[in-house]
Amino acid sequence: MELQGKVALVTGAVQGIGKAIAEILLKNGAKVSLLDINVPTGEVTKAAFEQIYGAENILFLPCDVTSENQLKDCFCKTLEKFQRLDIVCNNAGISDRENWEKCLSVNLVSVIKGTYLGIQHMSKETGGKGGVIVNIASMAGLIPFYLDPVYAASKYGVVGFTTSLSLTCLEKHGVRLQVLCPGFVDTPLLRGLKSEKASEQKEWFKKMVARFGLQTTSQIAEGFLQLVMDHTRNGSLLKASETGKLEYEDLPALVLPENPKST
Ligand SMILES: NC(=O)C1=CN([C@@H]2O[C@H](COP(=O)(O)OP(=O)(O)OC[C@H]3O[C@@H](n4cnc5c(N)ncnc54)[C@H](O)[C@@H]3O)[C@@H](O)[C@H]2O)C=CC1
Ligand SMILES: CCCCCC(=O)/C=C/[C@H]1[C@H](O)CC(=O)[C@@H]1CCCCCCC(=O)O
Repeated sequence: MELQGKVALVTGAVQGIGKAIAEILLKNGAKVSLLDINVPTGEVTKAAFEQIYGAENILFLPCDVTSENQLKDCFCKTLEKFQRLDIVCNNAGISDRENWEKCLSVNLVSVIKGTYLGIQHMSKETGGKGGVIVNIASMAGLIPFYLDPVYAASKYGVVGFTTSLSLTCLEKHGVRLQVLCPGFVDTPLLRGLKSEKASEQKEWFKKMVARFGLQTTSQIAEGFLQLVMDHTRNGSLLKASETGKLEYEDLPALVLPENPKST
């Protein structure tokens, strides 16, 4: 997919992985809607991006992705400003062990809603041009993660939902669905985890990082770009590998009944 002139919507876009994804899209000529609940940081990121990439290419929309109305409204505002939509990245995510239902709501339910909204607005069946949706899961969606089992459940959910829906979505709507599973990524939140946690957790963390490496947000953004650009790929899962780099995971053979029902 050539990115020049394309329009993307990214959730959780004002810091960390989402910000790096938004920036790689802008660098490659796309226009980007940045959705985030953090308004002060959003204003700072928006201003910094505008200086480099031009105000006409950027929209910052304050949004709590757990509010269906706010999320719907952001898709509409993106289309109003840019007149098209080609790429959606459902990236916003949290870990909240005390309020675990919120973790499921942000990390899984909102990703599902963002995916359905993306399909609705890009579907060739309803006059759209098709497009691509990349959902950000985690290695915690592929292997057990003892620090936060509900976080892991939410990410297993994202992997299962995205890969399952990808089996029918491209043919019916012209929309490719992809999933990206970073390992540990050097973001401010993760630095907090490294410095504040008990030594037992630090030891575990060190072992995991030794095994899966510590990725940078730019590496994750490069992986995201591959998933967007490569037309031949649909339902792909790109994950952190033991080399610290990203690699594709081959899923078991995907078998459909003769007339699969879709979304
Ligand atoms: N940092 C890491 O090591 C890894 C992160 N991930 C996933 O990558 C994604 C991004 O994570 P990071 O960049 O590390 O986190 P981060 O905390 O730096 O960024 C997340 C962004 O999402 C926003 N956000 C949170 N709740 C929201 C809500 N209800 N509505 C709208 N925006 C909301 C935050 O304000 C923030 O800007 C998450 O889905 C996370 O689970 C996956 C694997 C590893
Ligand atoms: C092998 C599993 C790799 C998991 C990597 C991952 O998804 C990390 C995500 C962090 C992200 O930066 C934001 C977070 O909050 C995630 C870390 C969650 C750690 C749980 C800490 C629980 C606690 O002690 O409070």
